[in-house]
Amino acid sequence: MQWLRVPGSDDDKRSMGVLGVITGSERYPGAAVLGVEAAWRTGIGMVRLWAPRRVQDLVLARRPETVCHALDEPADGVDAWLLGSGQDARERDPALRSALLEALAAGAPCVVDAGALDLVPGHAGPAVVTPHGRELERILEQLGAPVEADARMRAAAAAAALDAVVVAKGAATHVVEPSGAATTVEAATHRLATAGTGDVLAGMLGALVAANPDATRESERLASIAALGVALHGQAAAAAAEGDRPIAALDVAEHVPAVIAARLER
Ligand SMILES: NC(=O)C1=CN([C@@H]2O[C@H](COP(=O)(O)OP(=O)(O)OC[C@H]3O[C@@H](n4cnc5c(N)ncnc54)[C@H](OP(=O)(O)O)[C@@H]3O)[C@@H](O)[C@H]2O)[C@@H](O)CC1
Ligand SMILES: Nc1ncnc2c1ncn2[C@@H]1O[C@H](COP(=O)(O)OP(=O)(O)O)[C@@H](O)[C@H]1O
Repeated sequence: MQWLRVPGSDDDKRSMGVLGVITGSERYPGAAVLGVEAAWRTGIGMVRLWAPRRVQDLVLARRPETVCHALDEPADGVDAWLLGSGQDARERDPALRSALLEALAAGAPCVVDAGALDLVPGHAGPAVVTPHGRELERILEQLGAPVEADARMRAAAAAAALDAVVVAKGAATHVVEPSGAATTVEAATHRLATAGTGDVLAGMLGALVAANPDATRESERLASIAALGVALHGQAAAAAAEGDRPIAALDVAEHVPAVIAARLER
């Protein structure tokens, strides 16, 4: 299955992809836990987290295999970045701002969510941005672009202006390239409408991008990776919610490995 890497005898933790993560904050530490958990569950060689101490501690309690750094430690040695989940741009301190800007300017592919969306215009490498409806409106307002009535057209306007793949989230998620080419993924269950599932999606996308960094240089392939991540996320949620049971965001992450295994068997 394209984009789902399976390690072979020549692989090691670095060749399988290293994801750098700058997510979470004192206010929203859980978003970092959700994204890191989802990244590991999607199949990745290594996850490295740059975050305040409290965020590190909570992530390590859930996933001790994560390599943690203080926000002011040098940010390098990664294949891709996951930025912004669990952060609020209005409360961002200078250490966080400079870590995010450094990651965006480094040229590695970036998945940008929530509290880092306002910094996307500074990106140097390939970028996937993951706004929900209100965040997409805010991006267009910040860019001075008209806010179209149709969600897919809004996503296309943002993708063109930002030169990024836009994943416009909702019950139907539109994955749109800067050219305007779009794929729509209908969620496999509406049980996804619960807090933190977007943080899980961002972690999954980060892992898929870090495992396939060369492919991200072409928008069409980057969008294909993003659309796969959205589909897997929906399928994992449907598996977690089997029988229409209520789910929480971590349940989605926990069902990702089985969904990937089923895809690989096809
Ligand atoms: N456990 C954790 O750590 C969690 C951490 N999280 C982190 O919290 C941070 C803020 O997240 P957030 O954007 O959801 O902010 P929140 O203040 O609720 O709304 C701000 C504005 O947006 C709107 N709005 C919201 N959702 C919308 C939608 N789908 N579609 C359309 N509009 C929507 C809403 O409008 P309203 O619906 O209230 O009119 C309001 O005006 C972010 O960093 C995230 O990663 C969360 O992931 C939860 C779990
Ligand atoms: N009614 C719905 N049906 C299906 N999926 C939904 C629905 N509402 C939201 N989602 C999905 O749930 C996730 C919510 O992400 P987001 O709005 O960023 O929430 P959070 O910030 O709490 O993680 C997205 O993947 C979105 O596509």
